[in-house]
Amino acid sequence: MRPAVMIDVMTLTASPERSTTGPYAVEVVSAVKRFGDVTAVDGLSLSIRPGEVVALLGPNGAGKTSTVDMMLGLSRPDTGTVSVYGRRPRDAVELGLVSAVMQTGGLLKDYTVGETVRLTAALFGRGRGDVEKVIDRAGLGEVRGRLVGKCSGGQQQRLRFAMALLPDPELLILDEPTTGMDVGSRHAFWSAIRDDARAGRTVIFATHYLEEADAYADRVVFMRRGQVVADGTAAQVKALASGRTVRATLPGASREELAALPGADQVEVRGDTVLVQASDADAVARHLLTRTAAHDLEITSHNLEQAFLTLTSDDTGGDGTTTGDPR
Ligand SMILES: Nc1ncnc2c1ncn2[C@@H]1O[C@H](COP(=O)(O)OP(=O)(O)OP(=O)(O)O)[C@@H](O)[C@H]1O
Repeated sequence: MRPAVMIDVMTLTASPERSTTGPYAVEVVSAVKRFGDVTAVDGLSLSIRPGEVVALLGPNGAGKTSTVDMMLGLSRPDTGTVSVYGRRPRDAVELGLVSAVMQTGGLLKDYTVGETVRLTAALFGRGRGDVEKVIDRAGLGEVRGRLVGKCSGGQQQRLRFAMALLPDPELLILDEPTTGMDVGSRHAFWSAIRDDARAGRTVIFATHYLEEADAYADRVVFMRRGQVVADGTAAQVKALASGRTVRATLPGASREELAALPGADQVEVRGDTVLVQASDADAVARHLLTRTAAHDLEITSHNLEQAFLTLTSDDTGGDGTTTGDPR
């Protein structure tokens, strides 16, 4: 993990010049980032549209933090480009277009939650109305009088989230924001983020928690060794890594006919039951239900954890395969 980054050096007051240009919130083109002999980011290209909630997933050392750092202007690619709302990342940060919520740092334990938000707001020239709004959005109303040092890890993260909202950023970047939180705190944290994102804010978060990516991201970008190995909705990524199985009852089924269906990879007929491993399970299911007498149809998919293991293990080739990109 990176050292903590104070939110108050990451964001400045929004200015009238903070217009956005270009179709992408973030555009990374062939970015390479090296640290000595280590290539942390290896020719990564990634375009994120405004309003998307994107999870960056990958094993330790995959290059997630290095990628996020470049998006925040904390470091620059050795080759390739990274732009945020059509601007240099540093400029976008300085204009208040981007805020970050990091895992640690940036909080003074002897202030209350309310005082912390008020002080930060004053620093950025924000008024009382903004303070109330972000406290409310972060779900901190009940603990506003509590000392930060007495808050749980989850409450402290929601406080960082509230502070990050003060410039009303277009893009919120979170680097492993829920590490160490219990399940209930993680849920409360993500509910606050998700509710806020509904208003159209772009959110990019790096995480190790597969279920968080599955539950809260519109789009999941799997990284491995500094490259994107899969990119799509959680469902698409799961299907890419493991396919789905369509199971139905179909007396007299022909294995050959089913195997010839577009989207069918492997077919097994066991008595009246057919099992079709499919890269396009929807197409196979549609065919079975509309063109045959199949009934009792079920589609099962592997979970994101299995997809993750498949996509990030060393024997898969991890060759930059991409799935149906939602763009
Ligand atoms: N400042 C640095 N100096 C040297 N090597 C670095 C530096 N930052 C990152 N690396 C190396 O680059 C690679 C990618 O690291 P990075 O932190 O981006 O991965 P990550 O996916 O965020 O990992 P984690 O999930 O463990 O935080 C790793 O091998 C890491 O050791």
